Amino acid sequence: MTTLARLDRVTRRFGDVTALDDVSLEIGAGRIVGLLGPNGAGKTTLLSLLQGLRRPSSGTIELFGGDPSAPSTRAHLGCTPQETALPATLRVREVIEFIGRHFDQPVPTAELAEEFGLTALLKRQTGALSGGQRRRLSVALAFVGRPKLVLLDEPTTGLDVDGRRALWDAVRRQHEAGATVVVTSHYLEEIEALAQRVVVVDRGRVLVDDELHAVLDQVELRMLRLTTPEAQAAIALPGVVDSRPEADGSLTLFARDADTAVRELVASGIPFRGLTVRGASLEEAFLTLTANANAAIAESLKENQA
Ligand SMILES: Nc1ncnc2c1ncn2[C@@H]1O[C@H](COP(=O)(O)OP(=O)(O)OP(=O)(O)O)[C@@H](O)[C@H]1O
Repeated sequence: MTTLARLDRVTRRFGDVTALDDVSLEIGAGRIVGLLGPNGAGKTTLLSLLQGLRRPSSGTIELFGGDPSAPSTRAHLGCTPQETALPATLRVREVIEFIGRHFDQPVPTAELAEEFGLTALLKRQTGALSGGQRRRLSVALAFVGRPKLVLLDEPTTGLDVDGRRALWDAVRRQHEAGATVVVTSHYLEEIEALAQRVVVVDRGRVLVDDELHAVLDQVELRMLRLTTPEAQAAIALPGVVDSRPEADGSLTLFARDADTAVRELVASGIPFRGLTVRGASLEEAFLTLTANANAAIAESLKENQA
């Protein structure tokens, strides 16, 4: 597989803040890579380095085998930033054509509009578009120049369910037609819908880098909710990987194997009532694992410093 972009031991600092901390990553042609992480994880910084908008404090970055800040390299890159300021008085058609003129072989406007559900809006001024329509246009613009690699920074933030699905469908069609995409998101659901490979970033570090199915296997947790006067003993049971006190005084335990956890609970003799078991949403499971991974990192840092 051809490598389109490569980060090798990249660190980026902003004053005292380390936004990216020793990150190595390769983006292979033809994939959709999901960059998943909470606010401030370093996702946007990573994209800005790939775009050549910023330089790493240390480490190296290659884009299409060259320097990301060279204009000839960037001509093959398409981007949708988190917020796009579209000129409010220009019509959708005019904006698409304006951006298209920067490229040798732009996608014809009608074709692009059809792909992103913008055909009926071509004559509309961008200032009169809804949030979802504006976002669809912003993402469509990343594809105008037939880029080798597309970077989408939280493409569906603020969209309703239908808007989100329409955009995902459009991105998937572009991918089927050969596009390589890096998409950032806070939402595992979004990454699950789009990506084949998932890179989980938190506090500037890559916590997980694997195929989607492998990550989903890792985060498949069950939740046992119960009320008990012996919460600490319940939390310490074998197989319980995390816990959360609930507002109503009950306790939620996270476990990979609910059957074993229930057997352990009963065998322990810990008094409990109102037991319910359900699957953790991927979001909940992901947060649990991220927190655990961070605790492990903090622990190993402490050990290294000792
Ligand atoms: N120009 C800057 N000056 C100072 N600090 C910055 C700058 N850009 C980013 N940071 C800091 O670097 C860290 C990573 O920020 P970044 O925007 O890359 O995160 P993110 O994962 O994209 O977050 P979000 O999901 O909220 O967009 C944060 O602590 C942020 O405050």
